[in-house]
Amino acid sequence: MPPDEDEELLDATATLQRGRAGQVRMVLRVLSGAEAGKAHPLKQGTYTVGKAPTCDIVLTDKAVSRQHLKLEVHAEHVVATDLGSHNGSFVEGLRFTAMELRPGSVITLGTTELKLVPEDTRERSLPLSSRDRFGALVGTSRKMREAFTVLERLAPGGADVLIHGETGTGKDLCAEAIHQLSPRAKGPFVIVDLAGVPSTLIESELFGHVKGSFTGAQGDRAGAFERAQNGTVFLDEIGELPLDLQPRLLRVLERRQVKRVGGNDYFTVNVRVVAASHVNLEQAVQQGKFRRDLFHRLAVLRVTLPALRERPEDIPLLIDHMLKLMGRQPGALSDQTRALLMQYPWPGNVRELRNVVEQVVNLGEEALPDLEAPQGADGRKGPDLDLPFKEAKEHLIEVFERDYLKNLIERCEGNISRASREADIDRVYLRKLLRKHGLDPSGEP
Ligand SMILES: Nc1ncnc2c1ncn2[C@@H]1O[C@H](COP(=O)(O)OP(=O)(O)OP(=O)(O)O)[C@@H](O)[C@H]1O
Repeated sequence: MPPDEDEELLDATATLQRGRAGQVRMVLRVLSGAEAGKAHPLKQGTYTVGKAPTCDIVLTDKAVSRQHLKLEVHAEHVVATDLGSHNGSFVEGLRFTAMELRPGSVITLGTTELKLVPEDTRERSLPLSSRDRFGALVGTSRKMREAFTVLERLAPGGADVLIHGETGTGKDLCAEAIHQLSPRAKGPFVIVDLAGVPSTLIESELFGHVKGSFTGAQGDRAGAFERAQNGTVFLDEIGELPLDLQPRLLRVLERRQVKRVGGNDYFTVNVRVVAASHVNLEQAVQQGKFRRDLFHRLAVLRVTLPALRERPEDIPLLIDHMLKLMGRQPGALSDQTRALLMQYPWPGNVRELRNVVEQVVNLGEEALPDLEAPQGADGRKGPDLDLPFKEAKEHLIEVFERDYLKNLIERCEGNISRASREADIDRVYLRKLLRKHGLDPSGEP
């Protein structure tokens, strides 16, 4: 398991505390070498890195000098200075004497790789967001509210973001929301779907080209990074980026400099990069399909959008949201249809749910496709088809009612009046239903 995923310990040893002011904003993670997995919190101030036990960050790596590197930690950046080391200090394969580092930079000293990351952004340690939407994404499940917490925190900043999620989980909507809720909202939002561009044209699409640089290049053209100046570039399906272009993207991420295909000059661009992938990029790295350094650089901030089968309690809210977008009332779908939609594991996620809801709303409930109800990932069974029809149907409705009410009451924090308004159910009837399922927050029998 890579150190990023590890239950890494924040190594807040006493040596790091002296003479440093303020909050920990960044962390230096050791990715490889004897100390792999350790994470050193950095406060504003100066740190030395090397083999000598007197260094603030000690690396027991034979190829590291006793006093190898100095790190000056500022509020938003870190300046790294090589202290005349024997084997040198490197970023992105280039040796440096002094260099300004951004979060995500990976420094190599001897055989040890160190990654600078913002303060702990692990989702599991974050509190749950109280919101039920983020941009155009909706959800009240614990998993979605965890994702919203991460998004609320990362959107206003400038760091690059990697979104992971199966197809149809809302990655596009998520990227757009990050842009809209950032100080770059007034700037352009440029989308490049790397799965949709022929591989021979990806380079020009991203970086632009000069006239005559290849057959068909009839004029100069700015690439996505240039077009997104002062805005955001969304690189969808980043796992499709050919290996030979990956170092070029890495350079843009590290230095914000772009050279058009066939051009000689580098342009400096001010862009935020949001990338998305439905494939597991860590696995792609292990299979040699994706560069490790690019992955680490992209994965500075990560957000995962959960599959719909992991959060069936979001289905009623999503259905209501979709009906609203289609200008329909919640009653446009019968309880029976809703119950069926709750049971299905949705391999195509929210997109597939939207398509089915659209189909049923436009063509009538007879048009409901044959949604088999295999056992869900959470172990919930579909309707028992061996029971008499009436009994099977009643059972299904019971399950739906319970799921719907549980979600409703959680969303409304136990407030019956609010729940009755939101669900458009009479208050007395709602209480009766809640009591029937043992969900009445007042606990009255
Ligand atoms: N949480 C959500 N709330 C509301 N609508 C959603 C949500 N997630 C997805 N959708 C709907 O599903 C559709 C597909 O979402 P989107 O295109 O963002 O998914 P994606 O993960 O980018 O898929 P792909 O990997 O296939 O590109 C959206 O148009 C939207 O209607």
